[in-house]
Amino acid sequence: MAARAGRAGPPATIRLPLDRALGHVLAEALGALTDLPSFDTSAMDGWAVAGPGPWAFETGAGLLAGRGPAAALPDGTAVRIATGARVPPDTTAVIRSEHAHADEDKGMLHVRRPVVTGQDIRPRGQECRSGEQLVPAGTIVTPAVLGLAAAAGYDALPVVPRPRVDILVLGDELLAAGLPHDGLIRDALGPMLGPWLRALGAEVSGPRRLGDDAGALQDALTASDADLIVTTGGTAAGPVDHVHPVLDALGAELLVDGVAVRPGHPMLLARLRASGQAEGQAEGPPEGPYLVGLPGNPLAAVSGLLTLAEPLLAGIAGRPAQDPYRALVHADVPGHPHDTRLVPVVHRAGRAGGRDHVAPLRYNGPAMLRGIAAADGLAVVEPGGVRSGTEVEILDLPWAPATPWTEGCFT
Ligand SMILES: Nc1nc2c(c(=O)[nH]1)N[C@H]1C(S)=C(S)[C@@H](COP(=O)(O)OP(=O)(O)OC[C@H]3O[C@@H](n4cnc5c(N)ncnc54)[C@H](O)[C@@H]3O)O[C@H]1N2
Ligand code: MOO
Repeated sequence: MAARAGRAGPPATIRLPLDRALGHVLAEALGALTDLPSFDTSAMDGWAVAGPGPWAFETGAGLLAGRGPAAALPDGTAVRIATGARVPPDTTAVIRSEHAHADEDKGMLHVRRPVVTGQDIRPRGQECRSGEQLVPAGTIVTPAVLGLAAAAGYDALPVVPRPRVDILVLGDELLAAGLPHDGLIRDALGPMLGPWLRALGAEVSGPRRLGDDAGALQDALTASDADLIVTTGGTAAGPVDHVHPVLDALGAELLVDGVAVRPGHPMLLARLRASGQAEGQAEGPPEGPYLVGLPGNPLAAVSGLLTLAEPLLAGIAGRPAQDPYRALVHADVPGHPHDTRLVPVVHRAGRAGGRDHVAPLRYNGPAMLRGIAAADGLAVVEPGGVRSGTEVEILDLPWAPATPWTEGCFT
């Protein structure tokens, strides 16, 4: 549902210079703007030769990378050549310097092994022809894609703009610094959500801490021009849980109002009215920012982040949906009677012929972050639980796995 909502509008396209395009999604396929290589190139330092040897050469003369075209090589002659230099017309092979003997006195080049026509020449167009598709639309621009694009002649890339996300942290009990005291606790979600959403490709503003103030929340939602607003806390029905009443007052459409998952069951997805679409003034469904309401319990918030915010952002940014993958779980994992559980797990390589698997981590309560901080992903545990040796679906975390310090966290 979240992925479909994100894909509902046509993705916009902007052109960004290479040094600003990293992490964006390609809005169009990249076709080569040139043949690669764009000329017949020497693959080695050595000699360009024409015809069978031995070959006559001129002492001192040589071809270097970065120079213009050389004159054609007459049959029976050789010229020194550097790796990356243009191979002169009529060259039949390149001989590596260590495989040749140059008799400088006589100006003759001899070879110590058979020469195969075309050896150590990278022919023009070996990697691609001009116009050939190199990278499909929807690809994430990685450092390697940037390198390929530069090699193929690009100065700028057509990309989907990063989705813009505003983060609003709700709760009067939250401290931005220092130790917990007098019933006040540290805000664990503000510091976590910005970097996490950036790792998902978003441009993030905030977090803004609004306390438990319905008016401030309503003002912030009305003023936002983001693609997505992420709120934390206030999703339940407690005395100061303002998210539902404020969404109602703003005429927002609730697309997801609670999910049968633990932790995280009060998570919600809504769409606000656009600024020119105040309630009653315009017909039709809301067209303003999306809102993902994350529950206040920190691991419950992670659950909503992975299952609502991540697919929604992927849809807005034009990223293809991740293929779900499954892994064997080592250990019985208890389930909730009727809801799905998300449980932090780490990947483990199979030892002594055993298969690779995941192991569940302790400290997986809704208010705890100790398990997820050590985890590689969240295992999706069906209602009723799973037995050791069962395959479970894994929701990945958007950073590199494998930390050596999970000891003590295993169940
Ligand atoms: N009567 C019921 N009460 C609750 C239910 C329920 O089904 N019936 N569900 C519980 C579950 S599960 C969750 S999760 C929470 C969700 O509540 P809210 O989204 O309204 O969150 P808050 O009440 O504001 O906070 C819950 C909890 O999390 C702490 N918190 C909040 N924000 C942060 C933060 N930024 N960093 C760290 N900790 C945070 C807050 O202090 C509370 O302890 O509702 C249950 N109640
Ligand atoms: O499901 Mo709550 O969302 O347990 O923490």
